Amino acid sequence: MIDKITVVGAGNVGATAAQRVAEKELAREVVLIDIAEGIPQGKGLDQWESAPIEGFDTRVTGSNGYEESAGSGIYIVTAGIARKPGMSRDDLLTTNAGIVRQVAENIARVSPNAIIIMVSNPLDVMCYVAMKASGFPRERVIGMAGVLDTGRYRSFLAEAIDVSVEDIQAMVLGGHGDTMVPLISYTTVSGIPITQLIDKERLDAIVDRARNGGAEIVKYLKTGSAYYAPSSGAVQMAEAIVKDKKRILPCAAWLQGEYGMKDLFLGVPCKLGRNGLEQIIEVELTDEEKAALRKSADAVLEPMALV
Ligand SMILES: NC(=O)c1ccc[n+]([C@@H]2O[C@H](COP(=O)([O-])OP(=O)(O)OC[C@H]3O[C@@H](n4cnc5c(N)ncnc54)[C@H](O)[C@@H]3O)[C@@H](O)[C@H]2O)c1
Ligand SMILES: O=C(O)C[C@H](O)C(=O)O
Repeated sequence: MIDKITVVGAGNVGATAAQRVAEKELAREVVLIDIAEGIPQGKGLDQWESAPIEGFDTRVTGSNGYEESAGSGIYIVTAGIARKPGMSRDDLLTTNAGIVRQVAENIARVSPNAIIIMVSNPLDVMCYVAMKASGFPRERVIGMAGVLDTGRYRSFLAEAIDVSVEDIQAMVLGGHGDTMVPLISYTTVSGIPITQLIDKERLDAIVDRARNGGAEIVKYLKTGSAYYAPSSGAVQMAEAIVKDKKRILPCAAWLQGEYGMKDLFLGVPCKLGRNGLEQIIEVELTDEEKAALRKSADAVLEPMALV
């Protein structure tokens, strides 16, 4: 347990993440920050009132300012607008870049040693905006998307072959967009290559569904996007850091030569521990996977040039 974790943005993803952090007792205190007056205070108080029933001692509070969050070890940043049907994540770029820039400056001001877990979309570019605005090193700005994309891929596979989700090991790399790269060569069920358990046609359909998993939820919800699985993804990353677990998770990291690429955030296998991003693991890729990762990088670089 650490002293304080702050969640910026008390909307769907942020409020759910705060509740999950509290229920897991990852910090003594959780601070929810939002610009909407009364919302973080009301949601924070409501969550704290669930503490005696759920049995956690993490104190949850809400605020419209950053002072109360000073000294937080981790900030989960979910501030910004979410897409609606017919929109792409990149349509959120200009609005969310302005929001994330201001959020990151405030974080750096009150908690210069914090680790930022970015969630706001378009994810890979928002990580870049946060790193620039905070001045933090790459070890302390990490994006959540790969855990979610992999969670979708794993859940669809578990359903298709009727096994426990816990026994599916997989990794989805690349940018958080339609060009994400599920690594079939590293997908196993308790060590058994996935290709031995499902035919190519069904596997291709699952890969495609995982790639479009965000849009599938938007189509159902209509007024916004997914938040239960996204908040789980962000909190799994926070837990790996708080407990210094050295977990290997697919996260957006600032590449400096890894995978032959430089100066962009992209989803790659990352070791997370108390220092944040502790290592980027470079796995061998097939020529097809390399080409797909390159294409995914191009899809990140294009909007990145606009901020
Ligand atoms: N990386 C991922 O995999 C992933 C998954 C789900 C959602 N998202 C993204 O996360 C973001 C939030 O999604 P949501 O569903 O929670 O949206 P939401 O609309 O429910 O909540 C967003 C909150 O941000 C707040 N906000 C706006 N400007 C702010 C500012 N300057 N400072 C503090 N708070 C501010 C709003 O008041 C609102 O409460 C979106 O950009 C969405 O696309 C990313
Ligand atoms: O799809 C979205 O806009 C939200 C998020 O990125 C997701 O994948 O659920």
